Amino acid sequence: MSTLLAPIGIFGGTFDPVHFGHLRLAQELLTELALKEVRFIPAGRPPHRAEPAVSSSQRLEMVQLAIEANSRFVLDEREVRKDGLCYTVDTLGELRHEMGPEQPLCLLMGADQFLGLPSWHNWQALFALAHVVVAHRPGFPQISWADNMPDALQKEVISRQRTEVNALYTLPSGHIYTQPITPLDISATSIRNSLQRGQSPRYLLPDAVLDYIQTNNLYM
Ligand SMILES: Nc1ncnc2c1ncn2[C@@H]1O[C@H](COP(=O)(O)OP(=O)(O)OP(=O)(O)O)[C@@H](O)[C@H]1O
Ligand SMILES: O=C(O)c1ccc[n+]([C@@H]2O[C@H](COP(=O)([O-])O)[C@@H](O)[C@H]2O)c1
Repeated sequence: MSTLLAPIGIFGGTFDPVHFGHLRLAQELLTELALKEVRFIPAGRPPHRAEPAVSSSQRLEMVQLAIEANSRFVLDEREVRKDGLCYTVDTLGELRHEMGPEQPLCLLMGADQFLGLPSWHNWQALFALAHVVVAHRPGFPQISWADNMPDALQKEVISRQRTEVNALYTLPSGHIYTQPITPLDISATSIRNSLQRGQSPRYLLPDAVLDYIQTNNLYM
């Protein structure tokens, strides 16, 4: 009898800057899904949004500071090291190649990202490479009752959604799973705006990240 492999969480983001909304999402999915690890992949030049406010190496350093105390959080620098736009389908293709066909991979994201999935490059190919795990996010509908979901996405949800966490262990990819998490109404945008107004975002992100922002005069 073969032993089931614990899934690996893949968590991409602009992280401009990383905050407790990201860290709680990663921690709660790590625990609830019993993931082997969560791999943080800061985006170099992310598609579908304006150029980030600070450089990719600075965003990478902030993620490093935020996760270094957690041995199950791993920093993956591959997208930051690439020139040009990075598409998630390409990153997942590389990870699948490195980890082999049996290893379950879970692409982690908030509900806001999930609702925009049909605008991603080659999005339907994502399901051949990984499961998609969606965490609730304040201000965005839960996918089970998202009336405004694009038709193509609703179709994927109907055929792929599973409510048993075991489904993420029995196949290496292809399911959609939703997880409620502690609702934290924190965004990188609101942190950048506070800093620009001269207000402190303390307690919305790790002190080490705030110290880094202040030492390097970022977002001012
Ligand atoms: N407070 C939060 N709760 C749940 N998910 C979140 C939260 N903040 C970010 N995420 C998720 O983390 C991932 C990376 O998000 P991102 O780096 O764009 O952060 P953000 O706060 O949404 O940034 P911005 O305000 O600049 O758009 C996305 O999948 C997003 O849905
Ligand atoms: O591959 C795509 O087309 C694509 C389009 C939009 C977003 N993404 C990825 O989704 C992750 C979160 O994006 P963001 O903009 O919320 O930081 C990040 O890893 C992006 O590279 C990927």
